[in-house]
Amino acid sequence: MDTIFALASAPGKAGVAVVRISGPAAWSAGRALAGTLPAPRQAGLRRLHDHGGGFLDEALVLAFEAGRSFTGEESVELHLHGSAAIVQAVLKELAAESGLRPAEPGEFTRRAMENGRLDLAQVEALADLIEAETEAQRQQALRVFAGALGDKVARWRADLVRAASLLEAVMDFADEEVPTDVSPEVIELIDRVQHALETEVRGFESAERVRSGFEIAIVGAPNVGKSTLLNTLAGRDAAITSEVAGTTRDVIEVRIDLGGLAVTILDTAGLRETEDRVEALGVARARDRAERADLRVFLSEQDEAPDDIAARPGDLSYRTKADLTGDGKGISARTGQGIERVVSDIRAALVDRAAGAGLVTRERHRLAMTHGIERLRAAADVVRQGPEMYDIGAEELRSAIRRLDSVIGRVDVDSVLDEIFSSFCLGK
Ligand SMILES: Nc1nc2c(c(=O)[nH]1)N(C=O)[C@@H](CNc1ccc(C(=O)N[C@@H](CCC(=O)O)C(=O)O)cc1)CN2
Ligand SMILES: Nc1nc2c(ncn2[C@@H]2O[C@H](COP(=O)(O)OP(=O)(O)OP(=O)(O)O)[C@@H](O)[C@H]2O)c(=O)[nH]1
Ligand SMILES: [Mg+2]
Repeated sequence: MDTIFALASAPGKAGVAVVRISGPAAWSAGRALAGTLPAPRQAGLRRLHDHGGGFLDEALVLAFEAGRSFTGEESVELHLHGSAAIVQAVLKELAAESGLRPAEPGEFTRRAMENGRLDLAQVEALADLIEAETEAQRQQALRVFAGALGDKVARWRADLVRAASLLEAVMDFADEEVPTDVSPEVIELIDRVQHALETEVRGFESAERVRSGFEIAIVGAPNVGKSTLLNTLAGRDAAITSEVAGTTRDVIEVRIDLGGLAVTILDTAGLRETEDRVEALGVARARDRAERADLRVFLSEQDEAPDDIAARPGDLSYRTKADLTGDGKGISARTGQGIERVVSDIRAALVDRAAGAGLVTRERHRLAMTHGIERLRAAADVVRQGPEMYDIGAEELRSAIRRLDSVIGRVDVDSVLDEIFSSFCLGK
């Protein structure tokens, strides 16, 4: 087994930079730089030197024993002064140690999983946790990271294993008198797991929205102030605004943290019939994106023709330029009137949808569970047909179990592993 090392903190200037070393040669590499290592899991201040005796940095050093570390391997952490030059010099020294090589992205986490410290769903959640930018994303990722999905899978699995073994017990008695009718209990176990899976799958849309962000389209006639509202919400000049109707042509996307939810606001071209070919393309694009968005915010000034984009339940609409019209209920990007209400209305509309989120945060999980549900339906169907079909029922149950196992990586999932780990940052 190679010993791997990498910068674990973000590259660039920082107060402190952490270099991680993991594998059988970690301690010897640590000693080569620090002279001696502190007692396991206790920080010790050390002067680091290169092979020629040159002074590299004064660092805090941590050593972890094999079996009691993040990766499960013997490891060392060097907490350096966060300068690019120090990090570079230390990494160069480590590369010269025999048995050491730079880690691939996600390789520390991969080793943690291979050593049974994390299941696959936790690995994905760790990736989400590192990506998390909003409070809702943090909480969602943390639930799965803490093992909540793995725990549920274990409970469903236990129910299904029991159902399958009841069927098998009957099959073993095939030539004798069957002791009791197991089918009511088997069906009940299957139903229970099936309903639980269906509930989880239903929460996927919400969880996926929390994870990748909700899309909100600002729509309305030209010149009503769509781009101005976008800029106000974004807190910067993301879109060009002008008194010329038809200023915005493309869809402009700005990602913001809206009260703890990740949101992409779309500013779109003003909707109107137009001879201008380029503007017409923009209007078509605006319609398309507005239809597909999670929420539409309709803006209007006074008496423009109504929008031809259908509003859906929960969509919002406001009168703009209230500073000109004196409309107490309208909004004004110029004076700020009503802008806080827009933010809280959007947030309220989305919080409802985010509330449905469960633990199924990835398409991979959804697919595995959907397939699992299909197998459970099939199993229940054949079990109802009588004991001569129990062997097929048990086989269906085993295949449902395999689907669930794939969520936490208990069965062979090599093909997805490379994809999952390559999306990690270096040092994780
Ligand atoms: N400096 C530092 N901070 C860090 C990490 C790290 O690796 N290094 N982490 C990494 O991402 C996270 C913490 N995660 C960790 C998880 C397990 C163990 C660990 O040593 N586990 C042993 C001992 C447990 C114990 O004594 O309670 C074990 O599970 O056997 C360490 C860090 C966040 N902060
Ligand atoms: N008085 C006042 N003027 C505003 C307000 N919001 C926007 N405007 C002005 O209205 C004009 C049009 O604003 P934009 O934000 O470019 O309008 P738009 O809806 O994006 O227009 P298109 O991109 O052409 O569809 C600009 O001159 C803005 O300065 C407001 O709240 N009050
Ligand atoms: Mg505009």
